[in-house]
Amino acid sequence: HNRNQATLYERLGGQPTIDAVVENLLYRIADDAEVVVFFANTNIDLFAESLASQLCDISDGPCRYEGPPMDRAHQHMGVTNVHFNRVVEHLDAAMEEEDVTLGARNELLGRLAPLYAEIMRLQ
Ligand code: HEM
Repeated sequence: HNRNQATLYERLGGQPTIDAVVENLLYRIADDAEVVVFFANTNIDLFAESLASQLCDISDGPCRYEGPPMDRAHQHMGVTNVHFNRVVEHLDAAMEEEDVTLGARNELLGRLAPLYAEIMRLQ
């Protein structure tokens, strides 16, 4: 079979790796005082489930993200580009620690980058 036809979801390692990455990311967020404050009133289990389904969906996996659009999900939080970059850095570090390849990491981050404008829209 042709490796070039593997979906990003497959190259990430499928759902087990995505779930491990989300879990890893949660610990990094919990350890980051500037970011964790945003999650003070968040149900972390629901957030983790929702983010995992979004990462599965956006990487062409067998899931459909059914949560709110990114602008509504983050509205009036006071998120800045600094916070955005921090979360992206944590996500990249989480993927690296879960042994996601550099190519798959960069491709996922590239697919998330356009969400920046949406997340900032209602700040
Ligand atoms: C690439 C960047 C990001 C992605 C892909 C992303 C994705 C998501 C997703 C999928 C949800 C769940 C929505 C739901 O089901 O209700 C969510 C919620 C949330 N995000 Fe983000 N997010 C990003 C950046 C950020 C940043 C930079 C912050 C703040 C530092 C942040 C803070 C939050 C908080 C606090 C919630 C929970 C809101 C609630 O409790 O309802 N996110 N995000």
